[in-house]
Amino acid sequence: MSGEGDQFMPKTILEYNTVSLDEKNSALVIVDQTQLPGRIEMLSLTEVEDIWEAIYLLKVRGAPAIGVAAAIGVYVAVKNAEVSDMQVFYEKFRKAKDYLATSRPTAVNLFWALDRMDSVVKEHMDSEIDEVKELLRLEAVNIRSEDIEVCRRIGENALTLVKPGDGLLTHCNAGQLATVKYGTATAPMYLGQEKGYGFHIYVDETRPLLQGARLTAFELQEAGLDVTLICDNMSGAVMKKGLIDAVFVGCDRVAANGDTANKIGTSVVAAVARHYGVPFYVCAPTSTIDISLSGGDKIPIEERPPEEITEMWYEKRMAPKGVKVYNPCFDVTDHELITGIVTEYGVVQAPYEVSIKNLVQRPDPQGLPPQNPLHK
Ligand SMILES: CSC[C@@H](O)[C@@H](O)C(=O)COP(=O)(O)O
Repeated sequence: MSGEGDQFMPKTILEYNTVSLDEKNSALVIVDQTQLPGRIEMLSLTEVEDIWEAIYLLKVRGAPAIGVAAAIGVYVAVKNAEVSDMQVFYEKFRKAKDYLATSRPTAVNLFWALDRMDSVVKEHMDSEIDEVKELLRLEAVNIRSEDIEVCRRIGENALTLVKPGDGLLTHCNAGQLATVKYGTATAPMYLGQEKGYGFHIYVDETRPLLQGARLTAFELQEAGLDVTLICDNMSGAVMKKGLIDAVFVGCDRVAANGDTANKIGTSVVAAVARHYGVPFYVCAPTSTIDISLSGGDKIPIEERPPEEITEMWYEKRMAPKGVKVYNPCFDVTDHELITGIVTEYGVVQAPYEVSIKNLVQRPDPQGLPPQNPLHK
């Protein structure tokens, strides 16, 4: 029964937009993920430097959300540019685009989204500047709304790989907070919930920035799913006990041979899953596939500040002063360890050189987003 008091019910994190465009104020609006789960704070960003910093500091993060933020961000950066010459407008656009492209190196969605925005300007160099600004707004909004459909389809395809009551494990956050809605690795969990599948979900905490503990455990719990948080070094134990029927993870870049970059620690989970005979699935929008790279050794891996390991999350510095620190943010899972790659078009399997090539070069009968411009 609804009553007057309902309007004061606090919203769950899933009712906030991870990343969106405030058209009235020409601002990129994000949930500040560095504050979660303690505080839900929305940020409204209009300056390109602030948008760059929000991506770099992981206030908005996760490959698809980074792409959407960059698309909206580059639109916001030029929306109020007061220039009358198209060439000058394009130079301003390129400056903002190239700058945002330096915010993070691994998730190819960043470059994919910025390239889509770039194509809009390049294809309309003879048009009025106001018209091009409007086309940029439409493209940014499309990139955002396509992500919802893509994630839903990934969820539907992934759901065919599991059964009601299964135990599922995930690493990092490839959830709604990493996308616009549903997430990628979490999409089968949310869609399974709609169908009453009763999954038992195990979430790795995901050191050093704890995206699993702070974000995935938070959003799945808020959604009412059965979620159990474990430390990163416990995935072997839960698999050995037979608690895990499938692993679903997201990705930041998939090379032509199926090697996949995702959050640091993913490759360890994949190796353990292989040892225990648990299927390991990568959930990948085709915007995350980069067939210009032959293998995972070519994927640029971000390294982040040592303080994320030595000091963050501790009241006092935990590690000895002066100790050498290596802090790669992602690792590459060899394609041999991947049971299947779940895309919006279906699940592809080894040999990945062939199945991925066929996937990205297919005609596009389902009316889904244009293919990644990197797929030439
Ligand atoms: C659908 S999100 C896929 C990946 O981007 C995700 O698993 C991940 O590794 C995110 O890393 P992050 O450093 O938090 O941006």
